[in-house]
Amino acid sequence: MPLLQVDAVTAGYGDTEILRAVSLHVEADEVVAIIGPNGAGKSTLMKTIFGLLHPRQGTIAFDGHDITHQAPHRIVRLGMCYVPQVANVFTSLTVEENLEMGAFPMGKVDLSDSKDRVYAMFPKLRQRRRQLAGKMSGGERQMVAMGSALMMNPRLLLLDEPTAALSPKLVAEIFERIAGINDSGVGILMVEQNARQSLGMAHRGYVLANGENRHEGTGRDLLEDPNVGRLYLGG
Ligand SMILES: Nc1ncnc2c1ncn2[C@@H]1O[C@H](COP(=O)(O)OP(=O)(O)OP(=O)(O)O)[C@@H](O)[C@H]1O
Repeated sequence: MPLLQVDAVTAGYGDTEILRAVSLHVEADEVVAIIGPNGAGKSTLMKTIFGLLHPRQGTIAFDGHDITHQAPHRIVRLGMCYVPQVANVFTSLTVEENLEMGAFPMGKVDLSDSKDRVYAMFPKLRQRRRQLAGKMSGGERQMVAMGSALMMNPRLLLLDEPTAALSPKLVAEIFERIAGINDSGVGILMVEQNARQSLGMAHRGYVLANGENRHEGTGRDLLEDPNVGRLYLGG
């Protein structure tokens, strides 16, 4: 059984249907990328998986649990964390306070081991631990956001455009970090605008367009598919 199984999910806002019978899965050790044009429903899909939006039809299962109608605070406890595209750090808190907020659902427990684990993955954050997150660069903030999510020691991390608005050098660094997180045993489901690079590092990928599944395959298959290239990768 896959770690995450999304089956024929239909969801939207108010009367507006955005996702139509979308299905995907993520195995425990995988990096899976979702690409597609603006407005395709990629962020909506992430929000629906994380319980911020409830499907009208279809089912979502995580680690053997039916989470179709679960609330985010329960989903977090099952081992899934979500890093949204915007507003993903507390700008008026320090780096270390952000990490502590990431572990908030655990209650009053000793966080030193969790912090050490996150700082080992992001040594820069240890150096900057007393700095306000709001004073950090875009790439550093993204590391704070991912680090905070990792404080819960999740089995699956949902990342919504982790490389948005970053320079090419930082994009490469964030993808390296994501690969490192995956090597440590965390499954990754990410939405990405940097489609070629994300498919280049992902085990598998999905193309979502107009709220529907269009293509799926290994990262390499999608990169080599002329239809995917022409329509979704800029030729
Ligand atoms: N809170 C909301 N209320 C109503 N409609 C929304 C809401 N959020 C998003 N939408 C609409 O849902 C559609 C899909 O948006 P979504 O953000 O999921 O797409 P996306 O594929 O992530 O796009 P992008 O790549 O531009 O971030 C869009 O038409 C958008 O206007």
